[in-house]
Formats: sequence, C-alpha cells, structure tokens
Amino acid sequence: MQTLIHCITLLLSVVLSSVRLSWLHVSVINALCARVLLSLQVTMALIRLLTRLSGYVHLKQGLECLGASSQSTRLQQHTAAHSSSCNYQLLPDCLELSYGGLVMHFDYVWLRDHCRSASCYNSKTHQRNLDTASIDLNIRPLKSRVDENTLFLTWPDGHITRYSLTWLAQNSYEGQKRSAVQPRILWSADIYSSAQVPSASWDKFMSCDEELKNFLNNFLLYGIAFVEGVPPTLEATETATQRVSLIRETMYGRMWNFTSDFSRGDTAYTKLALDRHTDTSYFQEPCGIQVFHCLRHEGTGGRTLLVDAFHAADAVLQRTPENFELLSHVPIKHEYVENLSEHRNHMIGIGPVINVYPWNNEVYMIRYNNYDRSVINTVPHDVVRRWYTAHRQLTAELRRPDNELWVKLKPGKVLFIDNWRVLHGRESFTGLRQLCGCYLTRDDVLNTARSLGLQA
Ligand SMILES: C[N+](C)(C)CCCC[C@H](N)C(=O)O
Ligand SMILES: O=C(O)CCC(=O)C(=O)O
Ligand SMILES: [Fe+2]
Repeated sequence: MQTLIHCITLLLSVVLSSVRLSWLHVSVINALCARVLLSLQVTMALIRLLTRLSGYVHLKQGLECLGASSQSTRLQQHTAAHSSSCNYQLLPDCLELSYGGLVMHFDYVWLRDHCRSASCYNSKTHQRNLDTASIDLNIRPLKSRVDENTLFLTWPDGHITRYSLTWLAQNSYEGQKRSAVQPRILWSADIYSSAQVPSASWDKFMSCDEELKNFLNNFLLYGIAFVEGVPPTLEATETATQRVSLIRETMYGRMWNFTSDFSRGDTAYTKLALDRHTDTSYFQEPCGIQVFHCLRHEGTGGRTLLVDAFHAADAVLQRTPENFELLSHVPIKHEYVENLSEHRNHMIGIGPVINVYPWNNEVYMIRYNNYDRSVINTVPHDVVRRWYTAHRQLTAELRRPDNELWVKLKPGKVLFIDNWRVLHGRESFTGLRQLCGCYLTRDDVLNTARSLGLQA
C-alpha cells in the first residue's frame, strides 16, 4: 500500500514538474499527499495492533535466529507472516531488508561500521568512536531479530547493534538513489515568470527568520533570488549577504565595486556584452554564489541575462544521453591569466562541464564559460570531436530564447545567483554603470538553509 502511495506521489511530482505550476501549488499537493500517507500509516498501525492481538506474536518470537544462512528461509517466512511492512534475510554477502516498500541491501562491514551504540558512536558530537580498521572484513552477525521498529544484530564478540528501521530506510543506498539530494524546479523564462516568485523585502529579510527561510527556499528551488529595498550602498549589500552566508574573498577582493574602467584584465570591466557564463570556472572549486547590486546606471542597455543551465543540461540528457555522458566525463580546463602591473594571477581549474553525483546522476554543478575555457588536451582527437558536438547541443539549449530571463538590475534590488547552476551575462551598455557585489561560500549558504529546516 505504501509503495502505491509513493508511486502516486512520485508520478504527481513528475507531472507537476513538467506542467508549469507555481511552488505554492506544488506544496499544497505535497501536503495533501502527506495527509493521505499519514491516515494510511494510522490504518496500518491499527492493523498491526490487531494482528498482534490475534496471536501472531508467537511467530515474532520465533524470529530469534542463529545467523546461519540455512536459517534465512525460515526467518523470511516468519517475518513475512508477522508483518506486511518488514521482512529481512541474511544473504551470504549482505543483509536484505524489505521495509516501507523498499528492498535494501546492507553490507555486513557497513552494518558493523554504522553501529550507533554509545561505545561506537558519540551522539553528542555526532562522531564515530569505532575504529573502522578494527572490523574483520569477513564479519557476519551471529544472531539477528527484528521487532516493530528495530533490527537487532549480535556480532561475534557479543556486541549488540540496534538499527531503527526508518533510519536504515533513510540511509540505504536504495533509499538515497530514489530521492533527490536537492529538490529543484527547472525553469525557462516563462516558467520562472509565471511562478511569480516574490522578492524578499529588506527590512523583513534582516529581522525575520521566516522571510530569510522563504528567500533561501526560492534560491534553492530556482537558483536565483532577489532582495528589494536595500539601501544602494556597498555597505548595505554586504550586510544583506552576511545574513545568508560568509563572503568568499578572491583575487577580485572581498566586496567589489566595479565600472567599465578596465581596472582588471577581464572583459567584465568593459562596456561590452557578455555571453552567458559561470564565474570563476578556473577555480578548482568555483564560487558557489554570486551577488550583484547595481548601484548606479546613467545610460542605456546593460540588462542582465539569466539562464537555468540545469534545465538545458536536462534537455540534453533527455534527447541525447551520450552527449550528456561526454559533457559529464570529459575533463575540461579553464584558466585565468592576468598580467597587469598591479595584478598578476594565474588560476587553473579542471573538471567536466556537467558535474553529477555518481550514485543518482543528479547534476550539482555546471562550469560553462567559453571565454575562460582553456586548451583541451585531456582526451584523444576522436573524443574531442564528439565533445564539440555535445558542447554545441548544450550551447543551443542555453541559447534558446525561451530559456533567457532578462532583468534590469536597479539600485535597491540585490540579486543572488547560484553560480553552480544559473548562468549570467549582460547586454552591452552606454554611460556610467556601477555594480557592486561579492561571492559567497556555498557550504555556508547551505548551512544557513539547513539550520532553518530546509533540505539543502
Ligand atoms: C565579478 N567580478 C567583477 C569580480 C569579476 C568578474 C570575473 C569575470 C571572469 N571572467 C569570470 O567569469 O570568472
Ligand atoms: O556587468 C555585469 O552585469 C556582469 C558582469 C559579469 O559577468 C561579472 O561581473 O561576473
Ligand atoms: Fe560573470
């Protein structure tokens, strides 16, 4: 039954993400699903209680076993009889557990290593005490049993480990694989505009955690978020960013305030148009977040371009998986060479254009900067040719006019961009244009989000 509900929830979210619905709609439907799930859980608990009262409790007591694999069949039959929700068996190389509609496999060394008893784990510091290197790599439990919520394993030295079944489900490979590390809404200009994502307002943003939480929630979902009503000064911009995270100082400084004076050896410091790109792609770890605040512009042009590169990467994956594969595996070098008298820098970053988590293929970072991309010399010529084809397809997706969100930054309106996901660019301009901002450390932004109860 739970599997069925999970499937329906999953199906609904897939349908929802392909239809253009606002975040509000998504959360309303999620809340409804959660309610259905809750009432089902109550029903299941009642059924379990009735089952227990009607004498099945004897079968459960028979679950105590001596761990030999010859016993596993008997064990499976008994557990299957006592509860529809949990069933396990000790296979030669792993423990197979089926619980909550999920079939999971746990390696025995992993199980010993993840013992949360007081001697193995310090629950005050959340740190492991157990010396992993002391575990026999051929270890197997001597005894095992399960009750309503807990699996008990007795190890050869007599040590007993208890695992909560929900903890196992949440922390299993199979459980991790089917849920996104970070839920997001992929967008085209139209999807983003119709979602009507509100900007945070400066006063509330500074004083109220709920406003900060909403702001971060939008930032995590869309990769961009705005604060409005900020005093048009570098100091106020700095104050706003410090509400979210720590500033990441780079060779451009801590807070920067720049015009088209070519004070640095980079096109950003001119009046020229800049095609969509990620910044600091030439760092081994590109800056996680970029903040922009336009303090002044007396002239024409200079609009900011924003493109959701995860949306574009997803289109490549759907249409031509082999191109996605190339973009996520071929290592590419980006480089920054600055040779001005006051500034000498040489930065190198190497990594694929699309970076994915290896266990679930979820995209977590894109480096895309054709200006700063350096010599390709990490793969043979035939792979180079296929890579160029793949890169062309990604570029075509990134350049689709319906993926381009154009905004004119105004004094008072601070823009936060997820530099691992959303590309930025700008239109050429005339006149005096002054932009200030900074980079933020990604870990600290996510830390703030998690401390407010968000999944990040
Ligand atoms: C933002 N700020 C003005 C400080 C620097 C701009 C750096 C631009 C560089 N080409 C890059 O993409 O990393
Ligand atoms: O001038 C702008 O709007 C942005 C320039 C740019 O790409 C940058 O500073 O990173
Ligand atoms: Fe940039």
